[in-house]
Amino acid sequence: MALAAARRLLLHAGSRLGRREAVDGARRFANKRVLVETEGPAGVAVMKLRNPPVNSLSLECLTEFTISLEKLENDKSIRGVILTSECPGIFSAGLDLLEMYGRNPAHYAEYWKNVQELWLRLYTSNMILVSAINGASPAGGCLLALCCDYRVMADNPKYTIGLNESLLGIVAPFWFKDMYVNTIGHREAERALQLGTLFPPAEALKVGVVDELVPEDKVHSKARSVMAKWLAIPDHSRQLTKNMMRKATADNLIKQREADIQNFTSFISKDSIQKSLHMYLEKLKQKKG
Ligand SMILES: CCCCC/C=C/C(=O)SCCNC(=O)CCNC(=O)[C@H](O)C(C)(C)COP(=O)(O)OP(=O)(O)OC[C@H]1O[C@@H](n2cnc3c(N)ncnc32)[C@H](O)[C@@H]1OP(=O)(O)O
Repeated sequence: MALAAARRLLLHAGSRLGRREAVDGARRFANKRVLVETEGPAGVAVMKLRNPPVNSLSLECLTEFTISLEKLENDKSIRGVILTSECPGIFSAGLDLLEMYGRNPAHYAEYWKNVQELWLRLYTSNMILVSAINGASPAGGCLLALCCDYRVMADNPKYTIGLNESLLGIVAPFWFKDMYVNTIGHREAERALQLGTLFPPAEALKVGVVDELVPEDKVHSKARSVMAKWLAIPDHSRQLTKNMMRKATADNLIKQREADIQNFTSFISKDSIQKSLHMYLEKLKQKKG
């Protein structure tokens, strides 16, 4: 409840709580964890995640992300968004494990509602979304990219992308799965989901998780040139087509949002699942030492 009120405040207060500047026709607004830069004439915004160290999607980050998208949707001069990261070597580490570990059921429910909200907004956006994947992109990070209309990835074998939930002892929800199937087909999705495959760039391209690989320093310029191509299509026909392709998948969640929140909450609250997350977090720590 408190978060919803904060969200309304942020959205409407805009320039008071966020930072807004106008320099040479370029505008920017920034929340703490999301920076948005727009270039007036081109109608394109660049949205940069900046939640160091790994752009994990904490509740605050999700909220700021959703608000930023909502603002862009409401700005009729914006037709396309390039989604990328300001954290070196990381696109997004996905959902924040600390939001799903050691908390109470009310927190899990609130968190999941916000994950759903961001996904629905991204997946059904009327804007053209191009992701410039400039780093690792596991699980929820991959989810963000999959929501986009086109994915450009840095051709750096150190970076991997995929829905790796099963490696954590958790299960990607049906709407993650639906979008994966829509993108790479049933057989590839079935295998990749069970194995929790994190694809290096060349394999990601081969199965269709991403659309194009470019040298790391070309990711942004390529995303811009892809965007220019998509902008050449009339909005109304592109939007109706996108809606036709994605509506059934989005509706599948919309009609069972509450049940999905309850499923998530009871699943993630299980002792066995909390134990798996604990072990995974420990593994991440040990990797350092
Ligand atoms: C029914 C349930 C369904 C739920 C669906 C779930 C979806 C998800 O998205 S679950 C999250 C899945 N994410 C991952 O598996 C990624 C885990 N992280 C990594 O593999 C790596 O951190 C990396 C490749 C993203 C980056 O590696 P590196 O640059 O070497 O950074 P570190 O591993 O040292 O991490 C730094 C710091 O950040 C913490 N951290 C990493 N990922 C997460 C995360 N997703 N949530 C929260 N915190 C994360 C990591 O533990 C380190 O913390 P400190 O040790 O305190 O510095």
